[in-house]
Amino acid sequence: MVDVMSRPQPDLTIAEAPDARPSAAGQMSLSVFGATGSIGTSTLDLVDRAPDRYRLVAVTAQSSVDKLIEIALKFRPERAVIADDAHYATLADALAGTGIEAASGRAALIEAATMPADMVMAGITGAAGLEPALRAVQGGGRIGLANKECLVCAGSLFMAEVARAGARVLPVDSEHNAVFQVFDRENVGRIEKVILTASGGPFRTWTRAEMEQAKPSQALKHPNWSMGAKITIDSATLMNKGLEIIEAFHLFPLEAHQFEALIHPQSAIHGLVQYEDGSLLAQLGAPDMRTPIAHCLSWPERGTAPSARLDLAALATLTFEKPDFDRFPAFALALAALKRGEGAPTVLNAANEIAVHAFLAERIGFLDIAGTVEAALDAAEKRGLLKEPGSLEAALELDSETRALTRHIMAA
Ligand SMILES: NC(=O)C1=CN([C@@H]2O[C@H](COP(=O)(O)OP(=O)(O)OC[C@H]3O[C@@H](n4cnc5c(N)ncnc54)[C@H](OP(=O)(O)O)[C@@H]3O)[C@@H](O)[C@H]2O)C=CC1
Ligand SMILES: CC(=O)[C@@H](O)[C@H](O)COP(=O)(O)O
Ligand SMILES: [Mn+2]
Repeated sequence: MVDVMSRPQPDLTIAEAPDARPSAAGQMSLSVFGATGSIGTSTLDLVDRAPDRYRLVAVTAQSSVDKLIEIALKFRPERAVIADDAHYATLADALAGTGIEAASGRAALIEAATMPADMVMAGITGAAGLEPALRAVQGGGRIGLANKECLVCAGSLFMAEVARAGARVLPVDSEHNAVFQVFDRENVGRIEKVILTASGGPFRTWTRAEMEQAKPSQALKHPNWSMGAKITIDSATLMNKGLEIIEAFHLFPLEAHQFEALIHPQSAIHGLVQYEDGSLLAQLGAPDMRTPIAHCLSWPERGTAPSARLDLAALATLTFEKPDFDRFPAFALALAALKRGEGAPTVLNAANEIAVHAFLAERIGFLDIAGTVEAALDAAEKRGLLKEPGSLEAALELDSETRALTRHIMAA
């Protein structure tokens, strides 16, 4: 069972740790991990609109070398890192004579997270982002956390490190950023619950029989948000909302049962906090990640973002539904993993990453994603693998063992 008292109180680390403010010159030094992705692109769009405000330290990518070169030449960071070594020569040739360092490989990616920066945007997808994000945390500055899998894979130890290093985690994920904006830290004891909204994804109204036939191209059509492939599939299975409940549990000092999800197809309201006096505070905005990212980049002040303004009269109707656990079993699996605690969320996350990848490659069907994750959790439990990973090494080992186990399950 999850014991709220046995984990670090992240609220204190957000509210009371020493402030890591932008440098005195008024310029904020910023590293963008996952610079070529959806979060990276939105972040750099904001930088582009206020170039005097930012100084880029490191930008990173996995293998999109041409895009990384374009970013490096435009934003002139100190260093550009491509995780896949095969692209090093291309990167180094393009940056030769520019004064921008080129680096490659996993070790270089992690090392770049130790470069001093006022803020590090953690925009890598999946558990691959855990180690760089953790290294950034250890620097004691601000972390804009988009990479929710970090917290699902190793939330307790991640937040313990945040507290130890005096770092600040600013939640970028739209729902968590919304909750962060309306979460009254002075009155945590008066909070009844936190509600994360979910669009319901492209299959919100589909039957299970229809979902069984769903193709990646259909699952990749998110009704409201434009995002990377992995999170878009997670939205379609509702695993995204399950991962987000686990993420919220680590970010906000409430008990597991105080986090709920509500289907809200318009994605206008992103998160709500309900108080004991009956007040329900919400944050609304158009579905554009530049709003939560701008909030994090400027916090505790207010920045600007070019996101469309919500026209409530044009929207006219906001609707809500309860999540359907039968049609979206991935959501139930994530809640069960949070309740089970210890290594279960780590296993859930790793198995899901492998299953989503297999679905995108058309090796398994849409409903097999949740089926595979469930089988991996069962197998891990039987093998006694669900122990709390007490260190980064233990979390990475459990992540890796689960990936092997999941591949084995899918091959059987
Ligand atoms: N997109 C969104 O609107 C939102 C995203 N998030 C979260 O933010 C994170 C990023 O999502 P998103 O931007 O959509 O993802 P994308 O797939 O668009 O981008 C992922 C980025 O991470 C890099 N990357 C991928 N794998 C690795 C790896 N193994 N090592 C190093 N770098 C890697 C990619 O490089 P390359 O281009 O070379 O592959 C790319 O720069 C996810 O955790 C997601 O859940 C949360 C809320 C909203
Ligand atoms: C933009 C963002 O934060 C995503 O996590 C988004 O919420 C996904 O959409 P769903 O609500 O469909 O999961
Ligand atoms: Mn989200």
